[in-house]
Amino acid sequence: MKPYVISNVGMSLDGKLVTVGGDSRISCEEDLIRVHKLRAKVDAIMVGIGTVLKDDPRLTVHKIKSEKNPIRIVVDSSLRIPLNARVLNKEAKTIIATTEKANKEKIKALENLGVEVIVCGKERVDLKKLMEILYEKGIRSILLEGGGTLNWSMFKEGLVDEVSVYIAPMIFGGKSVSYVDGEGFKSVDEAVKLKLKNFYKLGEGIVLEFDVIK
Ligand SMILES: NC(=O)C1=CN([C@@H]2O[C@H](COP(=O)(O)OP(=O)(O)OC[C@H]3O[C@@H](n4cnc5c(N)ncnc54)[C@H](OP(=O)(O)O)[C@@H]3O)[C@@H](O)[C@H]2O)C=CC1
Ligand SMILES: Nc1nc(O)c(N)c(N[C@@H]2O[C@H](COP(=O)(O)O)[C@@H](O)[C@H]2O)n1
Repeated sequence: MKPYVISNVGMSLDGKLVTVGGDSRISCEEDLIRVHKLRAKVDAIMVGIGTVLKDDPRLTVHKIKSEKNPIRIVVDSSLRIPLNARVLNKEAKTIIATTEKANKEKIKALENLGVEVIVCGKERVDLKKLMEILYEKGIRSILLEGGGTLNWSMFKEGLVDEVSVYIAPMIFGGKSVSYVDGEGFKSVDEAVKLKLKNFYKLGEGIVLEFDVIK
């Protein structure tokens, strides 16, 4: 058994999560409120270490009033996370998923900060196993908030159930992080197939919601 996973991003019309200059301020205020309503509904929010190192996110519900903050999950094979990262603050519980190659002293240091460290995989975090462990811990729903590298692995492993994206009326161009990166599928037959279930205008952009066809 695994948690229900919703993939969310704010992207440009050309599918980018960030400009070549590293600017990821894509969502309008209305969309950020939509995202925070989603955050308030789920048990956990998950990101890759690339996103933590670039954005130093809080990953809490801070745009709307909410009784609780979801658990924060960071996927980080070699514990590159800085000990002063905002995602490690006391505003919510944090789980770091790492691998057997992680430094034992760093694991201790994180545990001393109250962070739960899950060792799961040899070289890279074993996402299928991680989902099973999270389910066993009572986590039933996860909002996957990127970036493009983690999104690829989650889609490739068949771990995403729903897609909810905001497309801003902007074109970034260039080679930067896109919604789903990784090595990509070679043929259309292999592609992840989606069923459109809802779409609506939000601010100057559009929200698209899909179920992943399994
Ligand atoms: N506009 C938007 O909505 C969003 C934008 N972003 C942007 O995306 C960028 C970050 O994206 P990106 O660089 O792709 O980084 P990710 O956040 O996707 O993190 C990827 C890293 O996670 C670690 N990892 C561990 N195990 C796995 C696994 N099984 N599969 C995949 N990754 C794994 C790897 O690092 P290691 O091997 O060291 O563990 C990998 O490099 C930032 O610029 C951020 O601003 C991010 C989220 C949303
Ligand atoms: N939905 C969405 N739209 C954008 O334009 C974004 N740049 C992001 N980024 C994600 O949100 C995280 C920041 O969260 P906090 O406000 O610090 O809680 C960031 O790290 C990305 O995961 N998302």
